[in-house]
Amino acid sequence: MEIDQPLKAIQYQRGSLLILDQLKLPDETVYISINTGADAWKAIHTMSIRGAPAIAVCGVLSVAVELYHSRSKFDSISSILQFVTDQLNYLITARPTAVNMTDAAKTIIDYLIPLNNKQQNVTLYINELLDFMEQFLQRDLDNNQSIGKYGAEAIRQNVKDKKKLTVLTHCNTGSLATVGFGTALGVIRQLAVDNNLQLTYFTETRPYNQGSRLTAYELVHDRIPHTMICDSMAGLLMRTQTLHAVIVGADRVTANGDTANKIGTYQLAILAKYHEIPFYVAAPTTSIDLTKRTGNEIIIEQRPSSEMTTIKGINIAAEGVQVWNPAFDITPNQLITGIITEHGVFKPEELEEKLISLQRTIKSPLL
Ligand SMILES: CSC[C@@H](O)[C@@H](O)C(=O)COP(=O)(O)O
Repeated sequence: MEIDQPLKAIQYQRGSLLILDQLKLPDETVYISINTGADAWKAIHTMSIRGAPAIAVCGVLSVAVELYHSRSKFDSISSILQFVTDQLNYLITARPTAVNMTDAAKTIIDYLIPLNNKQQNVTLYINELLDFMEQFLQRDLDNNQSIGKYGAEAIRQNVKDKKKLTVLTHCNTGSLATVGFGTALGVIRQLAVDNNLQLTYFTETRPYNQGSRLTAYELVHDRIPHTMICDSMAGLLMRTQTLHAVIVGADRVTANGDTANKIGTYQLAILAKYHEIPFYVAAPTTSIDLTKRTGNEIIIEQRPSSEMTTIKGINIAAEGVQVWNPAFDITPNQLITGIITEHGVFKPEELEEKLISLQRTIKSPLL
């Protein structure tokens, strides 16, 4: 099948950044203008933009836009370095679990520091920096398309004599969570493009309904065959239907392959193990954090109780009820069949070694 006009969560040209307000979807299509790092911080924190890769790209481009509009105020290279470093470090604090913004900040700061010695002209320095930050857009799209190809191939290889596959996914990992195409949903999109997709089941993803609000919107928009389930139906689904794979995204993968992803991922992984269904994590290497050994070191973001007790401002729980609302959980590596990256599909136990060897061989600052 062919997919026409893809959804765009981020629209950028030099000096202008617009993000699709995901809090208004699926009812309204409204783009918000992001002019400063502070605007992006708020949009990320309130989840007008969400999904680990989209958060990072929005954060980086917000700094680019602010830098572009205030370019005449900088009179030294060190003041630019200070501004960019402060903004990036501030943006990291908007949401703690996804690592991609931290990774982006490190990549930019590592690029900036040696540039200081090479480029002394403030205008040229700003231009070089803007060029570099703008590459994050294309890189994310390229990564997702590679993830899609590697992932689709890995899943097909696992299923002998089956042309049409049925899969399950969780949360939203598609065009809305990235610059385009998506990670786990990108793999599913690729299976659809290759005419290998029978059906994708997806969870509504309680409590904040990224499945029913966003994945549903994408799948309907792209005419990808789908059926939505409540999160609590996954067990019965796996027991009674043939599923060839579960594919989810990641907010942070640690050195041992443990994976933080949307709350509910862990229970899907346990169910998949019990029912002998391959369980894949699809994530760009920007979601891999080799500074953390295991998932126990990951900070799990707690979200406001209103995201659980209300829907569109309407109370769905008894007034005064106490709730626990962690946004993510950790899936231990032994439940994961493979981690699909833009460089190939790795077993959790080989991830660290593979990544270190890639870092040695690929010299580009945007690995
Ligand atoms: C490609 S998106 C990967 C993850 O960020 C995704 O699976 C997820 O958990 C999103 O959570 P969210 O809280 O909506 O930002």
